[in-house]
Amino acid sequence: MGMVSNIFNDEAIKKLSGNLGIGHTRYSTSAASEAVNSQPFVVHTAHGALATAHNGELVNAASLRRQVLERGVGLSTHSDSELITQSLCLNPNTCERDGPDWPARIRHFMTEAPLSYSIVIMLKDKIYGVRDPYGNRPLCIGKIVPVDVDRKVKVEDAPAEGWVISSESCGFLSIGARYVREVEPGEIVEMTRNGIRTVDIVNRPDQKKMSFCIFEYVYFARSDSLFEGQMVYSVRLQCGRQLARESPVTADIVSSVPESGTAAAHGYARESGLHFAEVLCKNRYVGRTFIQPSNRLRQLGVAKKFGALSENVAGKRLVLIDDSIVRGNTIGPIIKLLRDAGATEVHIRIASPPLLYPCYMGINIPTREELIGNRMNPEELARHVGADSLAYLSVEGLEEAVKLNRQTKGKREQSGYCTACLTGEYPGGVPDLEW
Ligand SMILES: O=P(O)(O)OC[C@H]1O[C@H](OP(=O)(O)OP(=O)(O)O)[C@H](O)[C@@H]1O
Ligand SMILES: NC(=O)CC[C@H](N)C(=O)O
Ligand code: SF4
Ligand SMILES: [Mg+2]
Repeated sequence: MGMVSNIFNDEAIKKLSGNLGIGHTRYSTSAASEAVNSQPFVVHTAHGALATAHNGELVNAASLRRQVLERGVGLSTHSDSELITQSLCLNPNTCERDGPDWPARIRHFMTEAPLSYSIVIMLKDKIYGVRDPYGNRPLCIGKIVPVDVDRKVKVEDAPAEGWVISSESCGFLSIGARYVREVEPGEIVEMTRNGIRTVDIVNRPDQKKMSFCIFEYVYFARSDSLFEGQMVYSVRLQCGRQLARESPVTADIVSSVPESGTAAAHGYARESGLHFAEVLCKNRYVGRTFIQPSNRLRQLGVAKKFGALSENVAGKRLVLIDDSIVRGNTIGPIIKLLRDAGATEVHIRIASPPLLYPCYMGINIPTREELIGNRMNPEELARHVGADSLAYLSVEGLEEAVKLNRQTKGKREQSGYCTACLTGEYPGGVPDLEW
């Protein structure tokens, strides 16, 4: 439990040996935030050890759970990720001649459960990387190159000392790896000591469209990560520009709610010609508020997290940008802080549309009721949080910002996005949930 650095201290790292490994930082979506649900899940099968780590959430976890239990397998948690692990261990109905056919088992699992995941599966001597057929969760490949290779040498020309696969590319450079490409929707990639290869690509059912989570661009991903050939930061900047065009304000300065709101605030400032000034000092030892597992922890997080830079804000009419309003825990206390510090007007501009529908695919917003956008329209919300005005980016504006500079050339297919939490249009249809 806790931050990666709490767990992997020097001593713990020294104990790790071997030439392959997987890891997972868990943001709980389908079972409690407790150590028992932490990943990777490791099981010992008749064919040796198998470990899996999963980013996402299985939409049909309930029916899959029933299937696994009916086959006589006991489960020790309520995690959907344990379910993936056990599904892969089940002996298939088809005959396996020379030991287990892991790609066939993975393919079978993907057909039974097409949403939503990036998975890494580790065996004794190989790792499989799997992205769901809708491409809802991100997954990309990096190449570990010798430290003395010049940055100008193209990644395809540099020798490989190893390979990495990850939901986000932001960690690659810090371990001496270079970004290679995204894993395609439905692709199964195999990594061994001989290198990396595509084993198969599993199609989506009924010609459904690719549905990459648009909220990765809005909030989830770190801003130096790359998706679809563009940096997340640049998309957020573009969202801010679009927001300035859609909802201008007469004001003295533009500022942001750090961290994820900052790129959009710079975009808003550039487009509007208003001066950007920081007004909040963020406590660097407090992590992200939204991903805390309970509302109490989320609310406490906000109080601990920010202080006002009063000399920047006193006497100013302020446009304050955040990337999103979800449950509405963050913005109210911040407005109060800034008014106490002397702001004369506070206009809230949000660089995404209101979240109105639950997500069943990896973001922990399971009910409509908890989403403040369903309880208040922008005017009511402005009054509720003490803002002079409040406006959101439009869905079209967000989609335009995402599409403006993406590089989809040479890709198997054009991108498409999941916007279900904004529009109610779920990529696989409204899921048949039992929770
Ligand atoms: O309306 P709410 O339910 O309060 O959630 C929205 C807020 O939560 C997120 O910030 P968070 O502190 O999690 O992360 P950040 O530091 O990356 O912005 C997001 O950037 C908003 O600021
Ligand atoms: N965000 C995640 O990676 C969550 C994975 C999985 N659904 C869990 O709750 O453990
Ligand atoms: S519903 Fe929203 S958060 Fe969930 S996958 Fe779709 S875009 Fe992402
Ligand atoms: Mg934030």
